[in-house]
Amino acid sequence: MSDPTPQERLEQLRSSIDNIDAALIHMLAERFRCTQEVGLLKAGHDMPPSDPAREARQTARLRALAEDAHLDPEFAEKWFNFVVAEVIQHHTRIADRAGE
Ligand SMILES: C=C(O[C@@H]1C=C(C(=O)O)C=C[C@H]1O)C(=O)O
Repeated sequence: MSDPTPQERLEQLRSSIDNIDAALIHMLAERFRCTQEVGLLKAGHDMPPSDPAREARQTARLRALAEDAHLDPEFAEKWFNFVVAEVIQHHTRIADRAGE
């Protein structure tokens, strides 16, 4: 078979990107389902919404994984911080509601 034209290759690559983006959305949804449950657990047992020590361990772990995977560790850390900021907002909201 002949090589794909640039347009065909672009379409092949975009099709893979579509699959990857869909997987990321599903994985994020699953992660937020877990963190919502963590938020309820914390609110019910007087635990603070954030855990900086856990975040530091996770940041180090993700940076190492990113390096192994040839992904920019700075980007991996930025992504993690972005997600955690949202999670902590959710936890704070859950705790406020539980305390009302
Ligand atoms: C989910 C938790 O709550 C917060 C959110 C984290 C995360 O999204 O990875 C990590 C630590 C906490 O600041 C947790 O304590 O495990």
